[in-house]
Amino acid sequence: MKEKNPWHRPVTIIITVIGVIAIVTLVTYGIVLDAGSSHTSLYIYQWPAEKDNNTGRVEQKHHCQVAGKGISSYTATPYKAGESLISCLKEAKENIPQKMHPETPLYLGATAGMRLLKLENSSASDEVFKAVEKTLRGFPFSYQGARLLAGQEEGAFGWVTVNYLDDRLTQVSMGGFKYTSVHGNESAKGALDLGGASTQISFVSDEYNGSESPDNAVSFRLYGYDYTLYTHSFLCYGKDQALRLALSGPTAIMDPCFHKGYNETKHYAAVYDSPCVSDQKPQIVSETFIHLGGGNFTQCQEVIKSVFNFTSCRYSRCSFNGIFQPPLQGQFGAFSAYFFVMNFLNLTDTSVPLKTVMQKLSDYCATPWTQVCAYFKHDIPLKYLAEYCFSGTYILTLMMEGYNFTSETYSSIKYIQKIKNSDAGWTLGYMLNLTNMIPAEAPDSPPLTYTSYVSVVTVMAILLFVIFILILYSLWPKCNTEPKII
Ligand SMILES: O=P(O)(O)OP(=O)(O)OP(=O)(O)OC[C@H]1O[C@@H](n2cnc3c(O)ncnc32)[C@H](O)[C@@H]1O
Ligand SMILES: [Ca+2]
Repeated sequence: MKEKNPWHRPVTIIITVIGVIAIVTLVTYGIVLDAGSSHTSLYIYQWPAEKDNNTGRVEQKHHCQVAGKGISSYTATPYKAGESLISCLKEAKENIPQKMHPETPLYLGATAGMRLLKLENSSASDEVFKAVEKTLRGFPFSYQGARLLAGQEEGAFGWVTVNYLDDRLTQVSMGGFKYTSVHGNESAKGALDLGGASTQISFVSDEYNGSESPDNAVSFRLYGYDYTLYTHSFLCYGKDQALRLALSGPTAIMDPCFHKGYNETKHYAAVYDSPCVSDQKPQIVSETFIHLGGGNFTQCQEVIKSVFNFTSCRYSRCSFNGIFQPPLQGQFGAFSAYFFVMNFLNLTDTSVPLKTVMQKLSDYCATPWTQVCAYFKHDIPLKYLAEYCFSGTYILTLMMEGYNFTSETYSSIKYIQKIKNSDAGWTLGYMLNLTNMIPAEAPDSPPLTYTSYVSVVTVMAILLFVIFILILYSLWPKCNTEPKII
């Protein structure tokens, strides 16, 4: 007779337990491509697969920056817009288990660069979208569409991302009691996004219910709470387009927003080849101009102020260009170029008085170009380096003059890049919305983070395993040590 392997049963049990862990820790993925005006980024998000109604905590798993410029720059060769995405999509294939590919949703959202291209040449924008779609469909993911985001969507989804990652949206309900005290308008954080071609401001205000200027209102119900968000996207006021606006003003011999000693010959097309400024193109024969730096912060502020129009407002109050804005309320998270620029300038600490911030920026602007170049040229692309004085001044002017922050409310702004390892931006909010990951009503329990979820499951599995072994041990045939009485 074949002898029974005494290890057979425990091995089966271990395999079963590991199998159970593997099944319950399954992860779901989602991919969003952010086709911005200056570049495209691919984000992979992950969340526990088991959660009811897909409401588990979403985290950013991977980020890939597409090489080259944004898709709107490929008008002459649209197929290259599609090709440019291939290497990041290949990275996505490597970062997501193969068997999950067919059920991984893949989205692409284009922002201000494509908005401008559509205004300028709508058939060219269609061609770019076609090329991009062809590439995306060639990958084994579940393609959900490539589309142009409206400015309101871009602003609102950025707000959702910031508040979701900051845990400001969830409403805890336990044993029938809902703990609402820290939720709602008082705790929501405003979102400030500065892109290359547009800029968004989004916040909730007790004084705004959407009746004045309804175009600026976005309403939603999240976790059992109603929000009416004020949001506005200023096309042409991202930092690249704002620089064109500033350069296209009354021709100055010295540009105060560039360092003294900066001296570059530039093509007029590099300034005027955009619908934001095309009507201001000067009637001159020459194709180039010399861009000279003057390095003067105060004068730079004046030039930048001239790109905002404060003369007319048909509402109770406005930010600029006749756009309604309710009174600012609460904390604000400022991301994308707000962070890149202020981080380089070492000015992200908003507890520093605004006067000091301005003085530091003024000192930086007054630093000669040769000195700035000698110090940073190995670490920072020259284009960015040349523009930090302009960009920093633009950021402060936009906030203080444009949005009406004051030296008192400046400290309510936090410059942020990431929250809990996920980038601040519209992509996460966009995916949460399209996958119905934020329920309208409050869940019964607060969602766990993926890490805590895995930890809980692992501890439970180990506990089960130990109990199982103990039971097994108690049932195992033992040698009877008692002397047998025959
Ligand atoms: O939202 P839109 O307007 O479509 O533009 P985008 O999505 O491409 O814009 P980003 O937030 O990626 O970047 C904003 C701007 O910051 C620039 N930028 C990126 N990294 C930077 C850095 O390290 N230092 C300075 N500027 C940077 C970039 O070229 C853009 O002009
Ligand atoms: Ca952007």
